Amino acid sequence: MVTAKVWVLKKHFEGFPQTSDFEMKQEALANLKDGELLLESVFLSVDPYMRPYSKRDMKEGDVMIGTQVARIVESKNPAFAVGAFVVANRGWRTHFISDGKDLNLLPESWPESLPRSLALGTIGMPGLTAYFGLFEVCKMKPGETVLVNAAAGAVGSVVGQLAKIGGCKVVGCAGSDSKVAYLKKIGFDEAFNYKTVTSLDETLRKASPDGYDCFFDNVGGEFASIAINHMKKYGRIAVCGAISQYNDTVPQKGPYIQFPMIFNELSMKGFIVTSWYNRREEGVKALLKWVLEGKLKYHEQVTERFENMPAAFIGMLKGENLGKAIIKV
Ligand SMILES: NC(=O)C1=CN([C@@H]2O[C@H](COP(=O)(O)OP(=O)(O)OC[C@H]3O[C@@H](n4cnc5c(N)ncnc54)[C@H](OP(=O)(O)O)[C@@H]3O)[C@@H](O)[C@H]2O)C=CC1
Ligand SMILES: CCCCC/C=C\CC(=O)/C=C/C=C/C=C/[C@@H](O)CCCC(=O)O
Repeated sequence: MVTAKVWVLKKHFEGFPQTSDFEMKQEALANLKDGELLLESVFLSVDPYMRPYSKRDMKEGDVMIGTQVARIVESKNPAFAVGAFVVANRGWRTHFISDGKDLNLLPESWPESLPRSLALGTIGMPGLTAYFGLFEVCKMKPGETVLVNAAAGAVGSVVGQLAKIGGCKVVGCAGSDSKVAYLKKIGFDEAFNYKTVTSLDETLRKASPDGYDCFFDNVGGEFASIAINHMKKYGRIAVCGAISQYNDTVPQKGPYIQFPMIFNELSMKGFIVTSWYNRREEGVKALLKWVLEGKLKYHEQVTERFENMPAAFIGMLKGENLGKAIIKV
């Protein structure tokens, strides 16, 4: 019998999560029935959505939500071979049983040389968020100017590079000078540290005096309220996330945004990547191709050991990651 280690939400977060909000438990797994598979997590993801979703979807004592790349270690299901790798959405756990219906096999064309952890980042949910957010929500066109915040992160770093591949000018921001240097290295036309600029308004104007056609907003809050005033006529805003607000104990009061929305007849659309999961294969295929062609660079912030998941999650929320935050079990 296999015993899984799991991380449960011991106490709902108040402000920034604390390691004391989590508790690691052991879970004895039953023997497989016909049609079932036993899998071991090889890589696990920590993502910002877990913070707001934990409040909305979880109760104390639940296993933390999340995805993993897992390897099939035992199979009583002829459709899945031992040794194959999948993406699963089974939370913060080292082992689990599945009937195969909730598993996404990694593409057969996945080369051995490519880290399988990318299926949780650049060639996974964050990369797909960038792909569909840019092409379907922003409807980016060649020659346009794209603004993206949290640009050195899992989603933002893909947004900027896809926009360059799509023939756009790209402006990005991040919270450290080393991240800004990384943005310039991966092709951003303009990049700045939003924590150290004296005036965000002036910085946005200087980076693109004519304004922005597309704003891929990962952050929300005051940044978004200022950026919206720099949109061009008929500009489009993809409201991807609001990480500046996830850990607030008191809701922020943002400035009035209806004027630029109305006067510039802006389109502003919130979206969730899973709305395009019927086209997941198309996105994964495109992202994999660009990575293999060297057009889409990636960086992973890898934390070793399952025991360090809470620290990795908290660190990501505090901006300690460059690129996708990953735990290597
Ligand atoms: N709508 C959807 O379907 C999806 C939405 N998202 C959203 O996209 C955004 C980015 O996610 P992801 O790329 O996975 O995360 P990242 O890898 O970018 O990690 C989060 C980053 O957010 C930045 N950040 C944290 N707090 C603040 C703050 N107060 N103000 C500004 N920036 C902050 C930090 O970078 P920095 O150094 O720049 O401060 C941190 O590294 C999140 O809002 C997330 O919720 C993600 C996936 C799907
Ligand atoms: C202040 C409130 C903000 C609400 C918006 C919160 C978060 C936006 C966001 O980050 C959404 C992310 C959604 C990700 C979905 C992932 C899972 O469904 C797992 C995907 C499954 C898979 O990859 O197979």
